[in-house]
Amino acid sequence: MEPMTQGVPVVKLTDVSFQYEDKLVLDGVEFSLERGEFVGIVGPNGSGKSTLMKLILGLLTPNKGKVELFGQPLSKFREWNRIGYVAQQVAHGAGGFPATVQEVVASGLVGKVGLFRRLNAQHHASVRAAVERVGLAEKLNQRIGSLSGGQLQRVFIARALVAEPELLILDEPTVGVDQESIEQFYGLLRSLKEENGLTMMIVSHDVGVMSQWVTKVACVQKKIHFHGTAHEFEHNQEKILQSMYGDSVRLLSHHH
Ligand SMILES: Nc1ncnc2c1ncn2[C@@H]1O[C@H](COP(=O)(O)OP(=O)(O)OP(=O)(O)O)[C@@H](O)[C@H]1O
Repeated sequence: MEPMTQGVPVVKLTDVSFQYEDKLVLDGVEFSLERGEFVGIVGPNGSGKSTLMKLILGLLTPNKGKVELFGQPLSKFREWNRIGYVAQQVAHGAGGFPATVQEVVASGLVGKVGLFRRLNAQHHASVRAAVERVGLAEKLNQRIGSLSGGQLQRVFIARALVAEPELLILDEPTVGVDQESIEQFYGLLRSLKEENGLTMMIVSHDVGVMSQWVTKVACVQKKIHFHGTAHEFEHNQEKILQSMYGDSVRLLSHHH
């Protein structure tokens, strides 16, 4: 870690607003993520969670305000290999794609290696290391179609890890994954944070499980309604959720 970058937030949003055509989705969002934090993003359906992620990933540009990554304004930021992204698709049909674990994980190196260049021995070693890191060493040459939802999820984590990112962003990664695998999955994320020093951001509807594993929670609904430690969140959960979800809060606890 360079001493110069210590203390600079990994992600910082200042007064960020975003609208799709005439629909204002985020309004004056203030948010920062410090190195080594693991933040869970929660909020009702359509509250702007994915939009927030897309702004951070540079896929959308704010109408107002400033997004900074590793201390650099988004417009100047080019070091996308410092950010790994695991999208939502996973458990739904991705397993039908005729590729092996090794091939899928190697595709995470495209940004570094280029689309048509061959992987060298070092690249192959990185792929094997990432697959081992997620506990799937013996599945290296298996087709992803033969894996369970939980295993497939770990393949996508390995694909994000292979380029050695510092920030890992996960959008609803546990949809369609069974309860036992979800626990293993969060256990893996925690060890990535503690052993590899990764900074992480996760969007999940499963507030109950997620809040047990993250260090911070941010509640989004147009604005950031709450941003604090997981401990503070657990203690004030009912009040916070009630203010965001209103009467649908009871439905939320049954949402899977
Ligand atoms: N491309 C788009 N064009 C127009 N409106 C959009 C677009 N994408 C999202 N929206 C709207 O913006 C709002 C916020 O969407 P967003 O996907 O950020 O919410 P979310 O919190 O991630 O929702 P969910 O929990 O349902 O995934 C929603 O009302 C959605 O319908």
